[in-house]
Amino acid sequence: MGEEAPEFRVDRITLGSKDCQENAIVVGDKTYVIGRTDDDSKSSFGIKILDKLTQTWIVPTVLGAQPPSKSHSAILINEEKILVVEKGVSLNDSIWFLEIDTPFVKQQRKIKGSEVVSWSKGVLGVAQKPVVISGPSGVGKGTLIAKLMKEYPSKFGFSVSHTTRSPRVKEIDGVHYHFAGRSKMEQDISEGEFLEFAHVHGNLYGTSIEAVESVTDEGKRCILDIDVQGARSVRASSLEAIFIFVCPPSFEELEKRLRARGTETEEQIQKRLRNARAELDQSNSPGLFDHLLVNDNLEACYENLKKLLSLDDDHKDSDGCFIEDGKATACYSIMSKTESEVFLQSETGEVVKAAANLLAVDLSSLTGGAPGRTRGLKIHSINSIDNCLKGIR
Ligand SMILES: Nc1ncnc2c1ncn2[C@@H]1O[C@H](COP(=O)(O)OP(=O)(O)OP(=O)(O)O)[C@@H](O)[C@H]1O
Ligand SMILES: Nc1nc2c(ncn2[C@@H]2O[C@H](COP(=O)(O)O)[C@@H](O)[C@H]2O)c(=O)[nH]1
Repeated sequence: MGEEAPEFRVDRITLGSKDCQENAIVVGDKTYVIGRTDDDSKSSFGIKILDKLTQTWIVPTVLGAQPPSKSHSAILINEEKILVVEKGVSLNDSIWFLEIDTPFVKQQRKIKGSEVVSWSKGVLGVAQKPVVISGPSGVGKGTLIAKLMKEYPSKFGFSVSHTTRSPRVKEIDGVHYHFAGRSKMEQDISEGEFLEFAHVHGNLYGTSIEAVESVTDEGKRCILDIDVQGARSVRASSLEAIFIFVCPPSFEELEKRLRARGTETEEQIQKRLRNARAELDQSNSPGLFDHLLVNDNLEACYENLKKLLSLDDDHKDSDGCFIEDGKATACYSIMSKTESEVFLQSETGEVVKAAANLLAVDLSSLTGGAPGRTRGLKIHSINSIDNCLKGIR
């Protein structure tokens, strides 16, 4: 729905040089105005979109935690994202992205049937790809994951799913699952809080964005234990992951394990076995799973899982980001942009004389992550003003 252009205060946005200042970002037929709205108690970011074709203002649904709403500078980095650098906060907290047309935003726009944008915090460094483990109920996914977490407690973290099913004896809320009411879970899904969800064996299961992000924020590699429908949804999402399907040595052995576990009624076992056939059929879907593991002998299967995860090579994926001491606490604003980098200048620095006050954000390193965070930020100091000017020319 369009509306009259609102009263709207906007910080000045620097594009290219100090002589070329704009207070809005133009993307095709739309102009994104990123401003600060003040009410009596607090100030917050406001986003308005001017549709040039209809000359109407659109107020989009804004997803994600928003920046701390001090003053900011902003620049379009591609058709999907606007880089927003908050002033007056340390570098670690200052880099944000307003997602305007990422796959996540497109998906949310479809679900809501209206305009959506999403805040995404820039997180320094590259995280290792999450690992999605799927397979029929009773095949041993949970057993394999438990072994991995026990052997490598500081390397891996479990994505705690939400489910509407009742807890089993010994299952702890918040550890094995977040046990949730259906209406609350459905509401949270509709508000875009879930990376994926599926109806599995008669209950609703889902992975919240927070479940994955909280593991990654701890510097750990996230493990997801989800069904094949969920794996498909994650494959289609912006989360880059490794997908592993665990097969039983035979259907008879699967049934034996499921019965021996003793956690389901006969009716539920029958339902799970029926679904298992369908899941096994889908394990060969082109492009869905990267690896198939047969869980016959548990120890042998576990060793194969470790090989797949290249545990010996963990250190190779280190982020390689570089922030000098002191830079992390200084405040920066956007100075200019090239194809591959955005240059930031220290708010206190005299740019020409103090080249060390310049930083470059490497745009090619942005790998995304689950919505809410943009990972892979690499920032380095510009050691000479000439390097910076070369980039701009
Ligand atoms: N290789 C194996 N050989 C024999 N038993 C196994 C093996 N792997 C796991 N099990 C047993 O099979 C049962 C089911 O395993 P588990 O609960 O890990 O399956 P799951 O795939 O996580 O099931 P669900 O999807 O229902 O959560 C457990 O009792 C476990 O001890
Ligand atoms: N799509 C999703 N599937 C999930 C999730 N969490 C668990 N699961 C899958 O459900 C079945 C049954 O699990 P159980 O604990 O009731 O035995 C199993 O295949 C899990 O992989 C989720 O968040 N999303």
